[in-house]
Amino acid sequence: MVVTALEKASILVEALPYIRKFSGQTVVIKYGGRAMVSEELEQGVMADCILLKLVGIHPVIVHGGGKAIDAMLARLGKETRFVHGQRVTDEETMEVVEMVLAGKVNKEIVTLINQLGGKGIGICGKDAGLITAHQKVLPVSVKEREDLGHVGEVEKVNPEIIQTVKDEGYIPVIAPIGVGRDGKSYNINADYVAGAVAAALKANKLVLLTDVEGIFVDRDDPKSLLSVIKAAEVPDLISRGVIAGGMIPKVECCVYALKNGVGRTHIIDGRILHSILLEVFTDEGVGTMVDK
Ligand SMILES: Nc1ncnc2c1ncn2[C@@H]1O[C@H](COP(=O)(O)OP(=O)(O)O)[C@@H](O)[C@H]1O
Ligand SMILES: CC(=O)N[C@@H](CCC(=O)OP(=O)(O)O)C(=O)O
Repeated sequence: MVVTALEKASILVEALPYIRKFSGQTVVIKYGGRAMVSEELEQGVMADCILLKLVGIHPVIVHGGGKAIDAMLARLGKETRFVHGQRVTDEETMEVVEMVLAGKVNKEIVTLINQLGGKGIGICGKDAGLITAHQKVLPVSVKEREDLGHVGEVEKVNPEIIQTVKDEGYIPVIAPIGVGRDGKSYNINADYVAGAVAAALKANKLVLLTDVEGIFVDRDDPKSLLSVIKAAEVPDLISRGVIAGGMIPKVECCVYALKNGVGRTHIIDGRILHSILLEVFTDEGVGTMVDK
């Protein structure tokens, strides 16, 4: 596809009202899982965040890294399994999760932002008491609950550190590790952390990147993509099995964010290069918007 100079100019002009509208506002971006598939896409996401920052919009990145954890556990010869979509996290697994998320993945993202000319700063939920957590309560037996170990649930987000760094021109990059009142580390699904951080910041937008175009009524029918769903429709869509698996925490975190002061929430395709810019700066938007 050849884009003419005039087309390029009209694309920029289309972005103008959005730049005006969103300038000074905060956008929380969940970057993770299956959207972390290639270097090119990763660079695209970080370049989009830097561009947002340069036009006065404050991106806050919450990242996952389930695949990187899987790879490290496999290298160490340690088996891993999931219960209700949560990684069973014993002491040893927690150590690996923390090293991989707060160490490797977080610092790789920060390095990339800095190489591309932005000012990334990496933090995890432990820094400045950002995320207090406790063991996640799941509908499982007492034995399974013991096994789940360090799987955490956000209790409270203290957004002070994020406010401070974002107001000073940095792009905060948050690893989904929480800390218990007793100082214990907790492994928290990154979607839930993104929802809780967006709510605590009263962000204007929450954008979750994933590996599908959005929410489909029928996953075998590409024409059944829902461009908007209402929060009130979510329980029915889950109980009918339309929304399933890894999509459940995503919509739940959108609903939580909307109930707690976030303006708009979007589930978009992280496999599309510059999908964040397309969402924020174009009339059509992309993916599925979960609305109040
Ligand atoms: N109604 C639906 N529409 C689209 N995807 C769905 C739907 N219900 C479940 N999914 C599944 O949710 C997955 C996204 O969740 P997940 O695998 O946890 O993503 P990520 O690793 O990006 O966090 C999709 O790949 C798809 O298999
Ligand atoms: C409790 C739990 O399951 N935590 C996740 C945290 C990482 C994550 O959420 O990563 P993605 O966004 O890449 O899936 C895990 O251990 O895989």
